[in-house]
Amino acid sequence: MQFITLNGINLHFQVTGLGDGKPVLVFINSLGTDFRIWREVVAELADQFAIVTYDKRGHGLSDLGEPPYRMADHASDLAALLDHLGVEKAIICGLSIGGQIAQQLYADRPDLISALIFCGTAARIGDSDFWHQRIGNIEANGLEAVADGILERWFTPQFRDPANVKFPGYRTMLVRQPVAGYVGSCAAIAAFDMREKAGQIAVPTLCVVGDQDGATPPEMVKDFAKAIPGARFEIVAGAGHIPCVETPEQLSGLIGDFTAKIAWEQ
Ligand SMILES: O=C(O)CC1=CCC(=O)O1
Repeated sequence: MQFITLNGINLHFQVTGLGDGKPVLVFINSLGTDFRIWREVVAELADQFAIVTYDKRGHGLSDLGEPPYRMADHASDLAALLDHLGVEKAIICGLSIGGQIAQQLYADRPDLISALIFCGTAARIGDSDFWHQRIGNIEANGLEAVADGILERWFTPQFRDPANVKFPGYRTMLVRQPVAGYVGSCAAIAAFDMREKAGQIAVPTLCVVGDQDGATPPEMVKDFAKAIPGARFEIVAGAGHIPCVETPEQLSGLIGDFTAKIAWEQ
């Protein structure tokens, strides 16, 4: 477990295998989660990659900074972390808002990126009204009030079975995020629209989505993939919005297969 202050924010991060000469893979977490969502994927891929995970500002053990955030704030934190670690190029994998942070990083610091993996994300998710309603509701009533609806989009009914001990654990992860950090990131999503720029992505790209994703449904992610030249599109069976938790072996397999073709370029 490591911490570093960058951009005036104390960031919580973890690295494995850096300096071993392996290609670097970076994971960016989604709204209302911290980097532990990648734990099983990291375990699957640690032999092949040096891996960086971190808690974006306002989430997990990273500082709040000054919400509301812009997507550029999130991307700047990641760029500063990679610069600090001496990572010159990496495969960037982002889930949901994490995928939007990856898009912003590609716009701002393309030198850092050799390939992109977009998981349950798009150039635009919802509209401004949708996000500002969510912000108002959470500011008034807290994350507890919206948690069950969010979890229905995150996970399949099978995962939400009361007998599955992981489910209440991830519910706890969601409701313990700081409200100001959560809604600060909602504001970044509300303002984010890269639809005009998706066609300019010029690195190998994989778009992947759970077949039961209730937040960014397969059709939305497929349309995003179509807008990116040469992007590969894959659907993971048996997963909602967070395949890294629900189907880590499948997701890791897709990442391994995709990166096998491009890792040598780094
Ligand atoms: O929380 C949700 O509803 C799903 C989601 C949208 C953006 C993100 O990062 O997660």
